[in-house]
Amino acid sequence: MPPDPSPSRSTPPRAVLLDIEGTTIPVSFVHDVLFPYARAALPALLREHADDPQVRAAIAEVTRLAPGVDPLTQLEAWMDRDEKIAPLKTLQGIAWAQGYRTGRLSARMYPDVLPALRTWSAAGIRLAVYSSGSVAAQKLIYGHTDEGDVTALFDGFYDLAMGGKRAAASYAHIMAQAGWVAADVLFLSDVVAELDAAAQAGLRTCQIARSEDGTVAGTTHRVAATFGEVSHMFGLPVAA
Ligand SMILES: CSCCC(=O)C(=O)COP(=O)(O)O
Ligand SMILES: [Mg+2]
Repeated sequence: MPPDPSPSRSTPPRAVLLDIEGTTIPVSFVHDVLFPYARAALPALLREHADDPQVRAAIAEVTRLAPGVDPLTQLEAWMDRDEKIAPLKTLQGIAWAQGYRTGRLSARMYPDVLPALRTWSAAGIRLAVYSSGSVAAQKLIYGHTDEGDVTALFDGFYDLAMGGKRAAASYAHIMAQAGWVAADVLFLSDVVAELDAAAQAGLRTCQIARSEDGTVAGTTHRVAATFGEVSHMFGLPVAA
C-alpha cells in the first residue's frame, strides 16, 4: 500500500472532499438511471424551455463550443462519450430536477457512506462535494436519496466551475474557496487521474475501489473498498 504522502499524515484529516459517481453513489445509478433519464428528457427540454434563461445560456455555451452544429446533436455526441462539459451538466441537472420532483428519481447511496459521513460530521470533520455534475444536480441527488435529504451534511458543493477534476488547479481553487489547507483535506474518488491531480495540489488521497463498480485499484494512492476502511486508514471516527 502506498504511504499517505501528506506532511500531516500522523493526524486525521480535518475535512473530506468527496467525488460522487463510483465513490458515494453506484456508477450503475448514474449510467443506467440518471444519464438515460436526461437523454430522453433533453429534446423536450430544449424545445419547450428554450426561453428559460438557464436553458438559453447553456444552449448558447454549447453553440460557442461547437459552432455550426445543432445543439441537441452536439449534446448527444457528448453524452455518447460521457464528456464532462459544463453546459451538458447544467442541462442534465435541469432534466433531473423534474424527475426528482415527481418522485421518479431517488438516489441509492452505498450503504457504508451515510453512517460514515454522519459520524465524521458529528466529530467536526468538514465535508464537501466535488463532482462533474452541476452544483444544482449535486444538491438534487443528495436532496432525494433513499435515506431522505442529506444535503445538510455538506458545507460546500463544487463543480466544473472550479475547473476539470483532472487538473491540480481545480483543487487549489476549491481550497481557496473553502478556506481549507490542502494538507488537512482528504479527497476520495474512484478515478486515479482525479486523485493524481488532488495529490499534486497537496491534498491527501484515497481511491475508493468498489467491487460493485468493478473499479480497478491503482498502485499510486491508498485504496479502500468502503468508507469504514477509510476511517480506519486515516484515523477518522468509526461509525457504530
Ligand atoms: C451530480 S450526480 C451526476 C454526476 C455526473 O453527472 C457525472 O458526470 C459524474 O461525475 P463525478 O464527477 O461525480 O464522477
Ligand atoms: Mg467518480
